[in-house]
Amino acid sequence: MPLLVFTDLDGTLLSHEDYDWRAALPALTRLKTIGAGVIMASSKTAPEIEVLQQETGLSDWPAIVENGAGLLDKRDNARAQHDDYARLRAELDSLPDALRKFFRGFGDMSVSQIAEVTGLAEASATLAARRRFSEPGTWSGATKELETFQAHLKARGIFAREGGRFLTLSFGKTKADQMARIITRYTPHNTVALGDAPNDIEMLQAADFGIIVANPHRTPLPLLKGEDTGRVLRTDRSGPEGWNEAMLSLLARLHL
Ligand SMILES: O=C(O)[C@@H](COP(=O)(O)O)O[C@H]1O[C@H](CO)[C@@H](O)[C@H](O)[C@H]1O
Repeated sequence: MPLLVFTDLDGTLLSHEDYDWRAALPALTRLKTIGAGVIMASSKTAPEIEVLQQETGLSDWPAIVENGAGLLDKRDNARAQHDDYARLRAELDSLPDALRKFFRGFGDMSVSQIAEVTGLAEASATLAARRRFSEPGTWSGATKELETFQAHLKARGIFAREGGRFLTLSFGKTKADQMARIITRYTPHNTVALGDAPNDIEMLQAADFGIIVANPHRTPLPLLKGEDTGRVLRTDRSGPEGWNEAMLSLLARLHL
């Protein structure tokens, strides 16, 4: 295995506006030709990612789901993974109302409301609602209250991570934790990670090469370790256009 690519989805491989990935097709095709693997790593659910894997022809690979709290892996019995969602929701509901009221999770919304806040079609929103390990949502309070909310969550073993659009709560694992397990299995010669949001930072730092995909809809990521040496790069263009350009030029640089 020459190369294993770990990629975030929303705002990275998928356009922030319309969730389209087709601008990345030339680079995806090239990766297939050289025998490289592409692992999707997102806060999306396994049923959502399965659909995207089929569309992009990446169904043979495992995927990191629900922000690293779960793994989609045909070789593994996914049912063996312990579901945390009911416990997560119960802990959330045990918070003081003065804080709880500011967080509106997918579990507090109907499918139509999820479609409305995400811009997904209803069928896709139904799959986004099928959660097993994590709860994304919106925060409508001030930053100071958010810090108190996070401290209360932390005392319950829950971490809040910011993705392309939402704040996602889960019991701790990151995308990079699952990435390490997958690397051990495939022993690639090189690894690349691509992402646009804070929940991608560990992955961008753990890979041999990190690509920060520009996302004009959110605050840019802080300067990461390795940006000064060229190990971590930033794209000019956003979403799949940036993905495609940066991946093709990295492959040329690696003579692949
Ligand atoms: O957390 C988020 O901002 C997004 C995207 O997460 P990633 O950037 O792909 O890790 O994920 C949530 O919203 C998506 C729709 O915008 C849903 O498809 C996901 O299920 C949900 O976790």
